[in-house]
Amino acid sequence: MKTIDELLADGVSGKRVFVRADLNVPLADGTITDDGRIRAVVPTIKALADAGAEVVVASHLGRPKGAPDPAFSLLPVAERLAELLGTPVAFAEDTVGPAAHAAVDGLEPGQVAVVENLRFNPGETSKDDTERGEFADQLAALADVYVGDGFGAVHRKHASVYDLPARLPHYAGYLIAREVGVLKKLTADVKRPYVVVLGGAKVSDKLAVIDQLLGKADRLLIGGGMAYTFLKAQGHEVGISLLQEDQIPAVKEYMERAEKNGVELVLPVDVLVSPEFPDLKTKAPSQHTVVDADKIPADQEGLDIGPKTRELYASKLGDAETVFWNGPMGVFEHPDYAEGTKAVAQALVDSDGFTVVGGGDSAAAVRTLGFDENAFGHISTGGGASLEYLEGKTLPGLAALED
Ligand SMILES: Nc1ncnc2c1ncn2[C@@H]1O[C@H](COP(=O)(O)OP(=O)(O)OP(=O)(O)O)[C@@H](O)[C@H]1O
Ligand SMILES: O=C(O)[C@H](O)COP(=O)(O)O
Repeated sequence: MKTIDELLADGVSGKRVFVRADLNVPLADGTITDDGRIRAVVPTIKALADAGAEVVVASHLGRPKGAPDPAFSLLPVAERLAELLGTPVAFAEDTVGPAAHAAVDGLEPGQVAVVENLRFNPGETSKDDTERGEFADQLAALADVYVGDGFGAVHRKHASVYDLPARLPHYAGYLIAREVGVLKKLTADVKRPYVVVLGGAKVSDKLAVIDQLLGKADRLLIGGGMAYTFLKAQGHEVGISLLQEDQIPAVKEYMERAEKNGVELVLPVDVLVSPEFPDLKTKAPSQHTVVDADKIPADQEGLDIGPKTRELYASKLGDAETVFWNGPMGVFEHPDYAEGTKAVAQALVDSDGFTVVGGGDSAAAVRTLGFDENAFGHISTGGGASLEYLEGKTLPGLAALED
């Protein structure tokens, strides 16, 4: 994999460089609540701009359905990037086509433009190679060189991640190089006990990862939206909690295999439940109760792990030599449901082992809940991406950067 240092050594002055970043940041009402993923790619953008490149930055944001949706515009991200760079950043109201060309054609060496959300175009995420390829051709027309630095999206076989680098000379940016360098340590000689904590809301994506982790980790702690499919597979009522019904047979098999392989699979023993999802905008107090995990009322939703589980998980993390954590334990964006995530973060801070936190929201949670980033071994910008890397999978966005 060629890195950006080689590109800089060859000279980029006057060249137009397409940087595929992962600027998928959490937003509340159009305001960025955590800019970690933007800050993470600044060194790459700055190095290119300082060397005289015309820098075109592209990313997805959220999961719009292949058409423009103002709720997912990258404009606030472009504005924040300009603040972080301390220079103006042009913004193209389209990802490709005349508006994008007008913005990038107006760039002088050392200047930066952000193009609109890649996922406003159906070609970006299409499963059809031809449709993706056609969109990649349009993206390729915007630049001379490609720099991949969107680590959080390298597990996606999307046009800007996988097809575009095949069409341009391509290099890995600083963030990808750093992420891969750290995560490699968790695939080779990992120090044991190796504990993996999984939570969050992207349940269908991440359940599959457990299959592989059962052969690698010594202990798996399950929380967040992920937990309810396990509780249901054990035959418990989960009310209106997040549930991946079609995965129940797979989850049953994971539980059997964990027992056979001597992997400790730990589930919540109590949870916080509420009849309705809390208001994340006003953060108004939300009616909730603590119930045992096998007594979730049929009309209520599990939104955080309970106090007994917080203690249990902290004790299961106490002797860990290596910890990987992806996915908040509850709806941490609301103060009533942040305690589980705080408890796990605190256990990692207290740990003497090597601790890695991965994921857009997980990293944001640690920062917004007031933890010091330096108290963790590594905070990865990738959630799904780092999990799939740890599985040992070939990731499309990394494979595409190889020669
Ligand atoms: N019990 C729950 N019910 C519903 N949502 C939950 C629950 N627990 C956590 N969440 C939500 O999960 C979201 C984060 O999940 P997600 O899987 O996206 O993690 P992540 O760290 O961002 O990883 P990635 O980078 O792969 O997206 C948060 O917005 C949080 O509110
Ligand atoms: O947040 C993430 O994990 C990445 O930005 C990828 O987003 P996605 O899961 O919507 O593809």
